[in-house]
Amino acid sequence: MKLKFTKMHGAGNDFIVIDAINQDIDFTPSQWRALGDRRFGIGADQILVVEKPRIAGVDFRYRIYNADGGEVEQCGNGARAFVKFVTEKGLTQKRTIKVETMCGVIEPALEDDGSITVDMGAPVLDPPRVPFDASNLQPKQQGMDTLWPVDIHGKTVLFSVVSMGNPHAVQVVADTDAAPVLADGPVIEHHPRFPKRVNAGFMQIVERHQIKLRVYERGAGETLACGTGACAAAVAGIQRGLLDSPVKVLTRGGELSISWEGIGQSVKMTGPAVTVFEGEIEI
Ligand SMILES: N[C@H](CCC[C@H](N)C(=O)O)C(=O)O
Repeated sequence: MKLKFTKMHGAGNDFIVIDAINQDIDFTPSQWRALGDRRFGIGADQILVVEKPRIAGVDFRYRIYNADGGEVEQCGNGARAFVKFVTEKGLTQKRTIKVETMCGVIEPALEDDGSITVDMGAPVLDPPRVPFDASNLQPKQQGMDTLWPVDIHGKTVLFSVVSMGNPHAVQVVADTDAAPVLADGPVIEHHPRFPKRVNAGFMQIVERHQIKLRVYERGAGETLACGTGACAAAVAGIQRGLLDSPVKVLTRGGELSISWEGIGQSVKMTGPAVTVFEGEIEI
């Protein structure tokens, strides 16, 4: 079949976006992996599939597949690319869109300056719901946060564990450029205490309203930016008493702005979304 797609990115986190409303899409994980392959396929960190809504009062459903072919709960940068895609394609005239994801309904909105703000919902900090196996660990407290000591490559790393619908393990480092992201990232991603694997965030505190962040993503490796990772890092830093909202998150691919007013409140993320090219392939 001929597959039409749009190549996009949000702060360098890149996507293949597919209209599954006007195309009949039913691929296997290995087919998603093939599309995401940077040598033999189109290449992307994630594949976003736009579908008709399944529930009343919602405008769309969007499904997210990592480069490894696995379907996941949430993608922050992807939510912004999704909004740009459906408005550019004329699939909606709305500027605030209700979209169902695997972990619930979110409401991204297209701003007048072309940036996109997404209400990402409230973070979940309860370890079993991240999910994180905290059994037999002696946690430490920092501010309002609970830090979990986990052995990584023979050193004890103190993690904040946060779910934004998808799981995140956030640590504070002195210098993101020198952080062992590629060495430790895979070990953290696959650590047995994270039964659904995890996205590994490495956060450097620049000042109380600014961080630098690198994320080794579950199912994709290090990406130039991770939207849910930026949300999780900002929440962890605020909980630890190191940051104040709003937080400017400097990623290798661009800048995101995160605001959060505390437990039970939604995390709001604002950032760019860019269309790179339209394509069509035989699959
Ligand atoms: N790798 C993530 C999904 C994509 C998240 C990221 N690209 C974002 O912008 O939030 C996971 O497996 O949970």
